[in-house]
Amino acid sequence: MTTDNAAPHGAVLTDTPPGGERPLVELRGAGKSYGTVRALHGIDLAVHAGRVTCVLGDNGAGKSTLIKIISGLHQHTEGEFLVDGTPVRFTGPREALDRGIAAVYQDLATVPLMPVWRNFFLGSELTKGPWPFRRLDIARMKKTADEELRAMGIVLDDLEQPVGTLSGGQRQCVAIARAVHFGARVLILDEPTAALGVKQSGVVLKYIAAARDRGLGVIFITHNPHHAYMVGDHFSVLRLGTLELSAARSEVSLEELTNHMAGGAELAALKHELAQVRGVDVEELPDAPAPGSRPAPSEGDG
Ligand SMILES: Nc1ncnc2c1ncn2[C@@H]1O[C@H](COP(=O)(O)OP(=O)(O)OP(=O)(O)O)[C@@H](O)[C@H]1O
Repeated sequence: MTTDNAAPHGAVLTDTPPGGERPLVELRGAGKSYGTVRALHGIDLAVHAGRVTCVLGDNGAGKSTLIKIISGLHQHTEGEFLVDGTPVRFTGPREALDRGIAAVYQDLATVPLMPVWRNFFLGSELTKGPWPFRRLDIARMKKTADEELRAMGIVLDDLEQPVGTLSGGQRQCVAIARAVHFGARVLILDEPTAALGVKQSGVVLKYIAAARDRGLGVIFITHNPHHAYMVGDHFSVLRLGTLELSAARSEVSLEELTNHMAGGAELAALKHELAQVRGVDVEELPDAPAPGSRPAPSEGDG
């Protein structure tokens, strides 16, 4: 693999998709409750081909719930979820995959002792020969894996090496190339840089940009505003299950994005603490008064 750590964002970005094109995936006022727990509420999100939509948020903000809805693991309980402009309600990840929506999770489903090429085709092996003599088409799998990885700019020295010997960043890149090969149009990346050092994160960000440049709509889930800003076209910050910020790149600076994240984390932690002390649900707490606003008059005020 190249360890070239060049800036991942080579292309000049524009904020509005060309020709007002229809989003691949869209949420309109979508939400999800688990019993009485309202994990997500009133979310608007649009994912366009050839663009990276970053979803940021602290622990418990609702990021996992959001990607579970889009990847077909859970169903939304409010609002609308549309794919190619049509409302959908997936009953499982297979249905999402059939519509070209693929999720790459942090704990990648790979077999560490198997070679890279074998992992690339895991569960979708190529075979050859007539039944009952059908057997694995090893040569074609190796060649295809090599071509797909190269097309994404990923150069590994040896596809025979066990996937367990690759770095975390390299494994993420192989998973991205695999999803692209198997027809993903929308790629959901769940905190792909969370466990990585600076250099490996740079490599993964570079391949996120490569997936975008191949025309995929990428949903990049992250805690890290710096990583988001390196590749993002749009930023959605979640806080306690609601959309705290939704802004195109031209509308928000890295500093503002970082402040949103930092402020959000602090406020969320305080609210959780307060809710615990009072023994109430976080949503039952009143919003904090705006800075400089007058306190509400108490009884007896004259
Ligand atoms: N299966 C579930 N049953 C009940 N509550 C849930 C369930 N899954 C999530 N929640 C609640 O929904 C809220 C949002 O959780 P979610 O996991 O989506 O957040 P997150 O942003 O992904 O957090 P993290 O970064 O910690 O994974 C939390 O309050 C969580 O406790």
